[in-house]
Amino acid sequence: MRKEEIRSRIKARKAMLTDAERQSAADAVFAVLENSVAFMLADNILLYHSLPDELSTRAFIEKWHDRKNFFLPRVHGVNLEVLPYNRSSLRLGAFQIEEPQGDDVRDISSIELIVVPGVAYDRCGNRVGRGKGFYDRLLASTHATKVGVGYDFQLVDDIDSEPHDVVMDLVVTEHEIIRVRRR
Ligand SMILES: Nc1nc2c(c(=O)[nH]1)N(C=O)[C@@H](CNc1ccc(C(=O)N[C@@H](CCC(=O)O)C(=O)O)cc1)CN2
Ligand SMILES: Nc1ncnc2c1ncn2[C@@H]1O[C@H](COP(=O)(O)OP(=O)(O)OP(=O)(O)O)[C@@H](O)[C@H]1O
Repeated sequence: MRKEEIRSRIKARKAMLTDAERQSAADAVFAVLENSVAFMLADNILLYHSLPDELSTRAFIEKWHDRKNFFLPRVHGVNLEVLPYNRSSLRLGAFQIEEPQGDDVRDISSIELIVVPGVAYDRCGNRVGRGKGFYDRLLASTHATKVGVGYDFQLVDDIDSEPHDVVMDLVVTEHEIIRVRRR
């Protein structure tokens, strides 16, 4: 399926979610994540600070930030920078996302695990994002384990992938865990 068609279908489906459904899906997905070997082994983890239409990462960040080194992305031109998470120094940035402020920009090579937001995934690990290529550019330069997270309906049968798209290692929804075979 074409990316544009996927984006509009998923948007419509997300609009139907109740608060209770959002909450239980986020709880389920992040319970899987925290029990995964990849999460247990990783100290340095890049998360995302969720937008209202994404699986909420708030409770998960709150629960684990004392025991893991969490990082968040910050939009810088067409690229994403990686900075340490610090609850008291977040600021509303591009696209109304809370981002770390300051100049403590880290090298992506120090990140072991990346929890990637996405609009849709297929069972081969292909991912559709919001169409600006931010994550594709970031993920092109890392060997970190990449975990795509989303609601069950964000799993689609197939995605017309492009050469620049970076494949996930793991995709987690409230009902499925997909381990993608390394190629
Ligand atoms: N929580 C979160 N943080 C993130 C991302 C993300 O998808 N989610 N990003 C992932 O790249 C980067 C920011 N990029 C973004 C790009 C577009 C939109 C967005 O809301 N797009 C609207 C369309 C608006 C427009 O076209 O101007 C949309 O998708 O409805 C949000 C973030 C870095 N941080
Ligand atoms: N590694 C890259 N280097 C340069 N340009 C890239 C790279 N990856 C993606 N792009 C460009 O970014 C644009 C958006 O790509 P695409 O539609 O695949 O984004 P997406 O995967 O949905 O979004 P995102 O990565 O932000 O979640 C395309 O025009 C593409 O050419």
